Amino acid sequence: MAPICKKAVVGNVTIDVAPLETISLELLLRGDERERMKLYAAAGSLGFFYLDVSDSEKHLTDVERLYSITENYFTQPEQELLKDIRENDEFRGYKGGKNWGSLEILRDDVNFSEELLPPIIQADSATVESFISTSHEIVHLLLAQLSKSLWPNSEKHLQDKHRATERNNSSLKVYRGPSLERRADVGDNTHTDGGSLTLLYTDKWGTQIELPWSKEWAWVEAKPGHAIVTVGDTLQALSGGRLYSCPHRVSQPVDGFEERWAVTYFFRPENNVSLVPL
Ligand SMILES: O=C(O)CCC(=O)C(=O)O
Ligand SMILES: [Fe+2]
Repeated sequence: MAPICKKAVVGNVTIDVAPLETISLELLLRGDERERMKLYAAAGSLGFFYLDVSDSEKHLTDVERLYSITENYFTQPEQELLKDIRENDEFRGYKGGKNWGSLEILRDDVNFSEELLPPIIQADSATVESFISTSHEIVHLLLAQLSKSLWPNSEKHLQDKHRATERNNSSLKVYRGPSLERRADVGDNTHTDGGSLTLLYTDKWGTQIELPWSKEWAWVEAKPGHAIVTVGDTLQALSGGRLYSCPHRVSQPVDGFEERWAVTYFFRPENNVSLVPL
């Protein structure tokens, strides 16, 4: 039976809240088999779930720090932001407009050179690197656990398409918005994530997912101490459809300007991986 959505009241509207499972990072780290099965079920049904990272204090401190780094970055004069545009580069640099924007920093670039960070972020390179490296460990743990559930008695591993020796486009991406006077002005941005797994941290409503059983939209609640994890197209393809890449979009539940910051880690496979079952 399809799960029932809880309701929440935001301003003067009542919204449906997406029924996401919560998976404990701590239990996965301890090798808990039931938690591994819960992870597999969540990744194969909604393809969106919470990861409870509340025991990872350093990581959560990095996330908090990144919210202020993000705010400082986007409240610079526009001419500074425009310097970070990387034309024709899908994965790097600043993209944006009035009251919204994103900045993407590739993990391989930061490993290579700190000077590739925008000047206002260079003093915080230790936070950036620490967030990226912990996020990378977390997603690799999820990948290994999902592989074990997908192919319990075989030599196949999702990790074989995510080798440390190969270049890939994994990145830190931070966001401003959407935060507009009129909710109706937020453009449709429905998409699935192309990569393998996304970790999202935010403290406000914004993310909406399309429930696979009803095709209705439901809002993902922001929960302190939890990452919102998304399964991307790559894992859906490599798993032969047993993992689900769920359509989602970003909006705002009500009219009215309210700043929203989000910090994400996009975990992507080795460059040139074919999107076919392993
Ligand atoms: O900001 C968000 O809530 C999600 C952003 C997102 O879905 C994406 O960039 O792929
Ligand atoms: Fe997305």
